[in-house]
Amino acid sequence: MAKTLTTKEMKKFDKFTIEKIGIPSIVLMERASLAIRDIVLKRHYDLSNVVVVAGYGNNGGDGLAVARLLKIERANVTIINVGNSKHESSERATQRKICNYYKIPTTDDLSALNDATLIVDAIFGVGIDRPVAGEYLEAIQAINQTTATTVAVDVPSGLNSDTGTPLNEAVRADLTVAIAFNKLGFGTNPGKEHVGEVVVADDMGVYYF
Ligand SMILES: NC(=O)C1=CN([C@@H]2O[C@H](COP(=O)(O)OP(=O)(O)OC[C@H]3O[C@@H](n4cnc5c(N)ncnc54)[C@H](O)[C@@H]3O)[C@@H](O)[C@H]2O)[C@@H](O)CC1
Ligand SMILES: [K+]
Repeated sequence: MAKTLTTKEMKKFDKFTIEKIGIPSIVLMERASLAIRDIVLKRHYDLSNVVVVAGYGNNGGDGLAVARLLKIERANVTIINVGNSKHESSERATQRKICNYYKIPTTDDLSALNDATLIVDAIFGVGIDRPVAGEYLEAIQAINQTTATTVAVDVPSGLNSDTGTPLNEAVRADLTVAIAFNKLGFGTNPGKEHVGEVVVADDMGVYYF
């Protein structure tokens, strides 16, 4: 059975895996994204209009890698960027360059969500540390207003993964693919209402301490 961790433990674990074991962050990102792709394909979701909503951290990097992997599977994919590009993580920048090569359309217009058949929520993962506001809040609200199936990458954006409490507002996902470990807050109320079904992608080639 998958282990359940707090955010602090998760961050410590990621640091250990990257710095001590030496598995590069971008490799972990690829493995996480391959796992998400496989889960999405297995579910036979309608991939005629996949919209990946991506922040500028590594959760967004996961989202961009999923966008590319689904595009390779001949899905129609659009990326909506949310946030400040000046804060882009280096792994996310790598994924952006690859997505450009694959000519995946990119926008910051939330109306691209209107006809989505599947939404991949990759705005925030375990890095969220304060209440959501402004364009982040608008994006989360826009996702929740659609009827499209929503798959959250690692954590429904806006959710405190330790307590399961929304930091102002959080995505209500149909499926959450928790990366490497389950999160403590996913079993709480109201956490359960936000995560939907939880699948743990734990075949990450990482070390269990
Ligand atoms: N190498 C790694 O560490 C791995 C990370 N992974 C992914 O990376 C995620 C964590 O990535 P990050 O640590 O980059 O963090 P996130 O991508 O969750 O968040 C990005 C940044 O947003 C900022 N932020 C926090 N709350 C905010 C708010 N309310 N409004 C505006 N900005 C806010 C913070 O500076 C935070 O670092 C995981 O959830 C997972 O999806 C996976 O790719 C596996 C490997
Ligand atoms: K997310």
